[in-house]
Amino acid sequence: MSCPPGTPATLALERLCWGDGILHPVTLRLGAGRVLAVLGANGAGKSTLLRLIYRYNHPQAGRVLVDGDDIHRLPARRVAQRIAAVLQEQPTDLALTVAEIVALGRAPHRRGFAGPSARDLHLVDHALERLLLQDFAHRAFGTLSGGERQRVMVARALAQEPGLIVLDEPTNHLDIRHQLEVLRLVRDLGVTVVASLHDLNLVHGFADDVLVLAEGHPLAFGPVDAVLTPDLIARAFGVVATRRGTARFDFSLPDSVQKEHIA
Ligand SMILES: Nc1ncnc2c1ncn2[C@@H]1O[C@H](COP(=O)(O)OP(=O)(O)OP(=O)(O)O)[C@@H](O)[C@H]1O
Repeated sequence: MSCPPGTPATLALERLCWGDGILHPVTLRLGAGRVLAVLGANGAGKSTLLRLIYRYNHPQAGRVLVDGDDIHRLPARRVAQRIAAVLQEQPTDLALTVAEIVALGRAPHRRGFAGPSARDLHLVDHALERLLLQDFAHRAFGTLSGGERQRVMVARALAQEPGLIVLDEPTNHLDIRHQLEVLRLVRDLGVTVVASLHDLNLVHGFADDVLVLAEGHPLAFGPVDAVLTPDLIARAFGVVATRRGTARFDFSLPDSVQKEHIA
């Protein structure tokens, strides 16, 4: 795990399980730079799986290998240098500014009690800029809207320079424009990504691969088009899926998106 910061990581899950039948063994391999969407109905086990990958929970059995190393046997700091997590719920009572939250992403890379380096400051500014948050830099985090807070947490993950970024429902709270923006940004980072998503229509154009869970069991894993069939969707979600309905819209960003229009 001694790769330069930001180098895309490989991920392997080996018969990974948790809880008393909450997550049944999951085995998969994800190449460096691949984007994986984790799908499934409410309670299917998506967040449970992600918590094991970003080392919040310890597996009941099985292993999570990042760059070939079992992350549950490594020091937390080394793992934090390679894996960033963007979670569904963010605390709103933090008495920190947006810039201070984003700067927390640099903590795993700092030595001892040293203050931020010029590079740390540059990376924080860069992350604020990428998420169009410059105007919010000195605002208290708790005063932001849900969508603005979500973008701050993505900026913090970006400043962390991870090789693997894990996102639990990253489009939660975001309007359609910001959903597309955040997914495109995450995809364009060039690192390995694991993200749980609820909107199946957002998977195309974002993910390379999907893992579908149902009641804690892995139903299917593989490239998006091969896996996301109407039959599979019916089994995972209990709905009838048709490829196109008359009431369906396809959304994409205009070619000429100007950054100043996004914030
Ligand atoms: N610590 C825990 N103790 C007991 N049960 C748990 C625990 N954590 C999760 N569960 C249960 O495991 C199941 C899977 O939960 P999980 O949060 O992983 O689902 P999810 O797919 O992320 O759901 P959602 O889409 O609703 O967020 C649920 O039935 C949940 O109640």
